[in-house]
Amino acid sequence: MEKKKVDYSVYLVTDSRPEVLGQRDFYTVVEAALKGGVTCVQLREKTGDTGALIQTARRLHEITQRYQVPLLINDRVDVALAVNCEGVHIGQDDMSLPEARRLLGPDKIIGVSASTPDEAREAVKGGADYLGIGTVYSTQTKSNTKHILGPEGVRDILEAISSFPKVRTVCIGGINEENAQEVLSKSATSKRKLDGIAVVSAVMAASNPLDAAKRLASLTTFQSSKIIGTRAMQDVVSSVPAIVKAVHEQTPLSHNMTNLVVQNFAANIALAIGASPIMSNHGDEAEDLCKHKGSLVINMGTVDDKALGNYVKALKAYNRAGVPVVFDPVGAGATSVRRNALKTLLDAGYMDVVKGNENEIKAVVGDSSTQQRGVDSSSTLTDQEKATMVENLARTKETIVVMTGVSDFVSDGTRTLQITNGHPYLASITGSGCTLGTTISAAVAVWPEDNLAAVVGAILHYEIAAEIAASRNDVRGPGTFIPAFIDELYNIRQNTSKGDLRWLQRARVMDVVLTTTKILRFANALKIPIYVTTQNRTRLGDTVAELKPHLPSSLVKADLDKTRFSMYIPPISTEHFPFLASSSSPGPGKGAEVAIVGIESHICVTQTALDLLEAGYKVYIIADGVSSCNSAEVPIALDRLRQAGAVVTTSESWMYECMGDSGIGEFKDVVKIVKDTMGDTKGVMEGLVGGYSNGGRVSKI
Ligand SMILES: Nc1ncnc2c1ncn2[C@@H]1O[C@H](COP(=O)(O)OP(=O)(O)O)[C@@H](O)[C@H]1O
Ligand SMILES: Cc1ncsc1CCOP(=O)(O)O
Repeated sequence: MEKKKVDYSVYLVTDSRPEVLGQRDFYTVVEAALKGGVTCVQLREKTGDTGALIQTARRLHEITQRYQVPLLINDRVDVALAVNCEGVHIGQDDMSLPEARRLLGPDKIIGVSASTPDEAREAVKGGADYLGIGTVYSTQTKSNTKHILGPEGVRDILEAISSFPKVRTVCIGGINEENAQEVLSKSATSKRKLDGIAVVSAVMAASNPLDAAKRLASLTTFQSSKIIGTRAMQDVVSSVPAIVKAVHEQTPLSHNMTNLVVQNFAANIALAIGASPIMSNHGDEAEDLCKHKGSLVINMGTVDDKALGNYVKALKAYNRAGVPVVFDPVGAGATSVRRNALKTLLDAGYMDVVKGNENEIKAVVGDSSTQQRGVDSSSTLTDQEKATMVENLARTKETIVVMTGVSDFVSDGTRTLQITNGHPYLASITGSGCTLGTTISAAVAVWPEDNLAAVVGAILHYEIAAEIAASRNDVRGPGTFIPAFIDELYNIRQNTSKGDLRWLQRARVMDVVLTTTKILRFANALKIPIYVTTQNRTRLGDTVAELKPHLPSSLVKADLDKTRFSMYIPPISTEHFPFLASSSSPGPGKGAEVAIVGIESHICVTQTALDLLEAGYKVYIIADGVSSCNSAEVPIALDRLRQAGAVVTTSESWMYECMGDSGIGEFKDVVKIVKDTMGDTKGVMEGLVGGYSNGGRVSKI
């Protein structure tokens, strides 16, 4: 194991004390953590005799070697030498660094604890390979902590060693899922950032160490990737490594009934991602093939009458067996033959995923406004229109819909995502859409718990492989791109199976926001002041990017980060919305009326509304513009707010009430906004049947 290449991103420090481990077996817990994605292990045993420690280290080393993860021994150079593991970690009070280096030689890893800039400088000058910087937060695991650094203290240390770019760094002390991203982002300087987080109890004491490690791995991986959206959306993306790995491990059967053009290419793509392809066009074979619990791709790229009959037979067989079907209506908008085939197939059974380019999805929706020329992708819709179209189609068909193009839009009817990965070469080769369908089929086969996450995993695997391939020196155009693309699909799968998730740092995924966009467009038209807050921005993320164009500085009167759940905090409560209740004045006209959109309905929205009501404001809650990750919370929160005196209404109703009269100058603009977003409104309102909002369609407040 070359020490320069060690991945420190999720560094596990062991603790076998019963108060941490309970009754569980030490090795089983560490192995579960390795399965979950731990990238480096330090054996830390403060008690016990040398013989026993060597035995433990030897057994642990056997395990870590299977995962190609380095094992370091805390404090005990002799033990590291005895088991010939990858190195040691020494504290400030342990053996000196020069002595350790002399005993271990240049190739072993030596890490040193540092809690001040001076200690850090001395260690890096002395040749430490990495620093364990801490203690970041107070922790039960180590009582004799010298300094509680906080992320800022870690940052000072990173700054102190900025002229030593080769030395690697992890932080330690009280790190867990809640604070990992905070410390990683807040400690980063323009010159360097931490290479990883070191944890003890967050994994060793976790009830499910595998899942705990997996979640930590995803938090560190997505540090530099562009995932914008709600926590629920980030959860979708954080399952991607496990999905790619599950395809690799389970080798699902991908039964392709595909067109004559891409049969060979699709089979090669399936093999590259780890699936087992079978290209079978005989409908009667489906009855046997569906028993393997893989998935079926129906791609009508070169449909004819006989093929159509076979597709219908296979679709019915897979539906009966409850095994997933991915449908690719290739060229569906091009000819009447294809439109009829599309109708026959949609009527014949259920498709778990419908994937197509813009024209194809339009054909599925029944929109014949654009005549597709051939099978190629072209676009006339805005991003917002695409998002609305896939979301509505997904909702009505109760399926996952994917619309591909320069950006891809994916929806399950409630959650809608935009993915901007990929490369223009994909549009210059034949079969890129078709083979994305094959890739999706493998993912949905292994990930029945969340088809949306499976589809996102497949798209990211596919499109990031394309980006990496296109950037290679040996790729000079679409021709040389194809073999490189297959190689990179394969490499991503292999790397992911070994826990190397660096490829995912390229992920660019955004949560699509509908009602809040409409409300903000309306506010812009009527020049209504806007107040924006985020809850703990560094940890939970900034206001989603799609809203930024609708937040002009002329209207945004406050944009605050907060830790209190209510938005009614200074200066909003003191300068902008002073206390009105005791005043005899009804308030400054419309300024006394406040409409709220955002998340979470039962937390920030509720507390803001209650504070504003108490302060004497008239509060409108836009029911189709608030949500909670747990959608069951929403109706309860809305009922409570209604009883407390808030007006719970819809975005459209509120907008018309604000205008009051169609004679106002802005009426035409508003009608345009209402028309543009009619599909969104209809779709979101359908989710409100029963009086509550569907989840995820709103911004952070
Ligand atoms: N200009 C582009 N930039 C990045 N990715 C692209 C581009 N054009 C197409 N893709 C990607 O290529 C794949 C196929 O999409 P598309 O060309 O729309 O499908 P089809 O081949 O079915 O017409 C998708 O993964 C899509 O994101
Ligand atoms: C060229 C062609 N003709 C019929 S199917 C087909 C392949 C279409 O591939 P994709 O839609 O994936 O680009």
